[in-house]
Amino acid sequence: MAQTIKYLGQEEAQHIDEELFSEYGFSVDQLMELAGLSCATAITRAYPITSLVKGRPSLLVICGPGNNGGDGLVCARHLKLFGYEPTILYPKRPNKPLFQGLTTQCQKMEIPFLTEMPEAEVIEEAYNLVIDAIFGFSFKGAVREPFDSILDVLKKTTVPIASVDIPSGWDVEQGSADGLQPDMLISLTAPKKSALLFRGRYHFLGGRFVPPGLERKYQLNLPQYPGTDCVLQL
Ligand SMILES: NC(=O)C1=CN([C@@H]2O[C@H](COP(=O)(O)OP(=O)(O)OC[C@H]3O[C@@H](n4cnc5c(N)ncnc54)[C@H](O)[C@@H]3O)[C@@H](O)[C@H]2O)[C@@H](O)CC1
Ligand SMILES: [K+]
Repeated sequence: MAQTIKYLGQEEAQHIDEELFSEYGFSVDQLMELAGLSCATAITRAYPITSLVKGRPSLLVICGPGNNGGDGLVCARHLKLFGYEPTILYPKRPNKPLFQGLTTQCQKMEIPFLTEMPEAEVIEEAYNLVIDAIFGFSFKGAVREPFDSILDVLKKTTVPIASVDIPSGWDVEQGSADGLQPDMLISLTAPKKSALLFRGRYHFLGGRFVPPGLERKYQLNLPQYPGTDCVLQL
């Protein structure tokens, strides 16, 4: 009998992350590229260009200050290559070569960057989908500015939201009753406990890079990805 997939606690997700780098020899950029590609691919499955209601295949990608934001930058770059028209909001940029490089790559891909968060009505008029790459599994405590105001605007919009790894602002394990209610969640490596409270239409798993020893150690019970696919709908 196939066992059910494991939903990870916050510390467990962080331990797996550390082990991928320390024991298994991966680099952050490598896994971020695969994570971001998974997100872009999952988005093409849930929201094919032909299904979008606006005249242009416009998307707003909001990137946070950590690696979840890095996944967002990679995702935006691939979505542009897939024919979408992403625009990025990246208000807190870490002073590290990895993020500077990802930002340059997006600029060279001719993806526009906004200087401030648009009003809810502007988002509704201009974009088909918002990609939430603000916070991932290291989020803790009350949301600090400028992300507090950004999340308030997102809660007001009716444009569908696709969240990368965790709906931003949700407690990684407990979720958030009055938080964002995304239409899509792309869980990376394995879902986190809060994903049990996800009520949107599309839940995908991405990040097809887990070595068998790590999967066994944490008893992840990951489902089989079909063929060569980098995503799987849960
Ligand atoms: N091991 C994995 O599975 C992989 C994880 N990746 C991504 O990395 C993410 C985790 O990245 P990080 O550990 O960098 O952390 P996050 O991106 O989750 O967030 C950390 C950042 O948010 C800030 N922050 C935390 N709580 C806050 C609050 N209450 N208010 C305002 N700011 C707050 C921190 O200061 C830090 O800058 C995952 O969720 C996933 O998206 C991928 O890039 C690669 C593979
Ligand atoms: K997120």
